[in-house]
Amino acid sequence: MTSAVDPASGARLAPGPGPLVSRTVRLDPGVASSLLTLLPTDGPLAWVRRGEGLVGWGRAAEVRTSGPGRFDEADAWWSELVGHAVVRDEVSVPGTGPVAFGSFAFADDPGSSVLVVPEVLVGRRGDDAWLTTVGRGSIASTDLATPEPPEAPTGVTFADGALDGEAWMSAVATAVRRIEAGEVDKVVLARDLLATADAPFDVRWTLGRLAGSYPTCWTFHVDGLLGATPEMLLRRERGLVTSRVLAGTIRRTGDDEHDLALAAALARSSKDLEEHEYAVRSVAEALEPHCSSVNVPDSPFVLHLPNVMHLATDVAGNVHDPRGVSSLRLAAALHPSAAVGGTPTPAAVRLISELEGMDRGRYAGPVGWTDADGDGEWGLALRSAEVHGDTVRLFAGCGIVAGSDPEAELAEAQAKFVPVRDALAP
Ligand SMILES: C=C(O[C@@H]1C=C(C(=O)O)C=C[C@H]1O)C(=O)O
Repeated sequence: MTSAVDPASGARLAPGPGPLVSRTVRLDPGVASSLLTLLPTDGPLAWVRRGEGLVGWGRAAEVRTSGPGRFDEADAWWSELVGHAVVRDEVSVPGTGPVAFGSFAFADDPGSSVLVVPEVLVGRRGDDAWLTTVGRGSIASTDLATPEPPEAPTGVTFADGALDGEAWMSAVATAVRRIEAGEVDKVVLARDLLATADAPFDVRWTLGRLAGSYPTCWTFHVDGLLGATPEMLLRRERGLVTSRVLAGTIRRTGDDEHDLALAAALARSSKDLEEHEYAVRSVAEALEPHCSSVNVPDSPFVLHLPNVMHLATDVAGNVHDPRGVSSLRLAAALHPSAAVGGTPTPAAVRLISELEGMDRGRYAGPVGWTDADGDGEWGLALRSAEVHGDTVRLFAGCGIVAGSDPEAELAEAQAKFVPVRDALAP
């Protein structure tokens, strides 16, 4: 669809007179039993976990924002758009009515971020399934056609990104020295890898592989950024906000008995517990001003993924003013948590830009969706990659504290590349 661009704001809207019109109808859950297989090649949007979630395509509206005001501008644009929308919704659960998928940059500079409102969205949550169509003025009826199956990539090769392994280990060693000198307590350092194929990547292939291999993660794709993240920055459902904080990692060996012993060691490791504590505290402190109560469990549990295990804590709170504090505003308040930035945040973020030698883009930024009521889910874009035609830039990072060993951190980062790396294979 061609769209009118407002040069002042960079916002795009589908052409035509009248407000945005959104219609949500109930679907037979069987139709939405395999959400990712509904996606067409062009402009697929996805947020799925264990077969539930949202997929969309087409662009009814979009806004691109940047810089330190990227969240506020996007939130204001969305409130204005849905404030004037005509909404017919026969399902009325979080994720029905008009929805925007979004992906936000990690850093303030340049901070390029995006919100996209699909023309067609299919959602599934428990026994509810729905179809939402969004347009301007009037909306055409939609048949869910079966798209062509995705194409497997061919001829994929990998190369180092900004820093090779040696150079990245030396950045980690510098970070440890700067921690010992008292500049920061914790800093998360990431690196990138570049993959190239013979032909443009069909992201639907990679999404299908990620969702199949990592069903407990949130598999996402928004405007070229894809991945399967285990970390939920926040979910807001009416007044309740929850966050799954991860920090402290150990690689799996493939031998279940040995992995259980490693999980027990992880739960006792003072280095990992310290790293984890910084991340939990940063989330709890950022939620407190917006919540009447915040609940933080006394100790973390161990989250088992096929490639790694993490220390994990589920933080929960009650938002005092759900109308005033949207999920997007909460994401702005929580980002960057110490799980992806460090402690204290401003000094850690400066050290990241000094030592990593790259722009993270939208890696480790919030990715997810919001509905018109401000409910939504924003994960951290980890185990992720940015796709441009026949090239893919993969990212992975690790929390560095005083006890960190550069070689072990490099091995941890390699393990975190595995999900996307494997999902790019034919
Ligand atoms: C930074 C990443 O992961 C983060 C860092 C972790 C750690 O250092 O233990 C664990 C989970 C994430 O919060 C990444 O996957 O790229």
